Amino acid sequence: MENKIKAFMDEVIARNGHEPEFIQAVQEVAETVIPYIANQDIYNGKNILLRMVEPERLISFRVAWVDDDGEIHVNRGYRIQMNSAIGPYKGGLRFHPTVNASILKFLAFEQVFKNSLTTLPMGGGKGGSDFDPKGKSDDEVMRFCHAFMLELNRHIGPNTDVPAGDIGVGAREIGFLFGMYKKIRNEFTGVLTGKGLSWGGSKIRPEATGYGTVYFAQSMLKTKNESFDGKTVVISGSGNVAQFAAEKAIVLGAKVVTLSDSSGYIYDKDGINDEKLAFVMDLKNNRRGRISEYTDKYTSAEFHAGKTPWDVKCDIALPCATQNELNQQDAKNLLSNGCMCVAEGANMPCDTDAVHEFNNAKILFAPGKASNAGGVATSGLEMSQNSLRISWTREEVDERLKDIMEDIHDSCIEYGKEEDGFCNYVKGANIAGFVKVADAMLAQGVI
Ligand SMILES: NC(=O)C1=CN([C@@H]2O[C@H](COP(=O)(O)OP(=O)(O)OC[C@H]3O[C@@H](n4cnc5c(N)ncnc54)[C@H](OP(=O)(O)O)[C@@H]3O)[C@@H](O)[C@H]2O)C=CC1
Ligand SMILES: O=C(O)CCC(=O)C(=O)O
Repeated sequence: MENKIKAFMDEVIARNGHEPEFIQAVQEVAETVIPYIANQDIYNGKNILLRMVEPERLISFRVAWVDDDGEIHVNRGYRIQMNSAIGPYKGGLRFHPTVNASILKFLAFEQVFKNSLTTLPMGGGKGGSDFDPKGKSDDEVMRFCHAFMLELNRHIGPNTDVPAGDIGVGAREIGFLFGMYKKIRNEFTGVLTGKGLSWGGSKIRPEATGYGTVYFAQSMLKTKNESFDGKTVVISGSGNVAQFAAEKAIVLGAKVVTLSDSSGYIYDKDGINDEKLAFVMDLKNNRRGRISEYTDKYTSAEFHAGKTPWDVKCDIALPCATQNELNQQDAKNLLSNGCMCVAEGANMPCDTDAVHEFNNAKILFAPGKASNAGGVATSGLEMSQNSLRISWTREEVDERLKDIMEDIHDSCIEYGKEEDGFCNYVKGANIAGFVKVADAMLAQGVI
């Protein structure tokens, strides 16, 4: 089996050797899916996984825009249309200076499995740009988004490819992107998700990734007769996913003691309550400030510059910032401090060695493609509401989100439970996500 996995990875590396994040994501899937395929006659000789690692289409384009001083800038835009076997391409757009083809291909690849797990008919895609919205005026962000959509509009559509937000793309950016799409195409359709509530957005979509991550962790904890109540929770990030993971964890009775951004983390030993979280939401979503400002307002909290929060003692860890933000040493620190549950809110925040540490220690570990799938699932619900031209209540959407997260948990158990009763959620999520897409690809022939 080792040889089969190595031969497969050699071929992937030969083609994509300069793309470390993509190779990392493929390796994790190959380690669990190749042994599964080997025992399933229907996949024999079909080279399904090799077909799945090659994007159906990779679009790269120039985005030229003018800043407030009249200076012209050029960024690179992308859309990776990874797999459309089970539905239109679906996945977010990321605006961050680190964006490149490797990062977007890893995200698009993960998205294929994640979207399959949601039980909804969505293929996988991802896109974005190396544009940095930080420090830009609202007008500059608007001009960039309009320039970006000037090209992207030819490649997307409600039945073709439906982008959404990700790092650096929130409600403001989705508004500017939607406005330009509507103007160019002269149609009001569900071409993007994460829209404002008065123009086609779904209730709970902003909350869904964070809430879903906590719902998934709750299902894992239930298998051990545990819950969030009274637990200490460490969260990284302070953006969309982190904010709503914190909100739900607090509602469930947990004490959330950290949040972070790319400059460091804050530790509040008294716990972040509703009022403090409202301060963070205003700081990050409206004033676009730094997390260190939390300690100016709440002086008993500490700011640790340039550090991640993984040496803080906790029961539950929710990495909600970015890829590879938690390494093997961080995993060892969490384990030696008694952490019992890690659920990824971000995409691939734990590096390969950290994941192996958690699984070897047999704690509850959820990979992002399972635990953070609530965001895209609720985007799928937004698409349904747009098609039906109706709007569900907050309670209805939240119920559906809970049911979907429960279904994903059940699928992970089905494919990931080992003989000793331990559930390897990485294996479970990879195989369950693979089967649905692979079966659709088999049915559709070699295309
Ligand atoms: N939004 C969604 O619905 C979904 C998001 N995700 C994933 O969740 C993660 C967070 O996304 P989201 O909350 O939407 O994004 P936001 O842009 O709202 O927030 C990102 C947060 O992560 C921090 N961050 C970004 N890069 C780094 C870095 N290199 N080191 C440390 N901190 C960093 C940011 O800090 P700073 O402001 O300093 O950059 C910020 O606090 C991503 O991995 C994304 O792919 C997954 C599923 C759905
Ligand atoms: O809601 C969506 O379509 C995208 C969500 C996303 O980008 C993700 O799940 O990583």
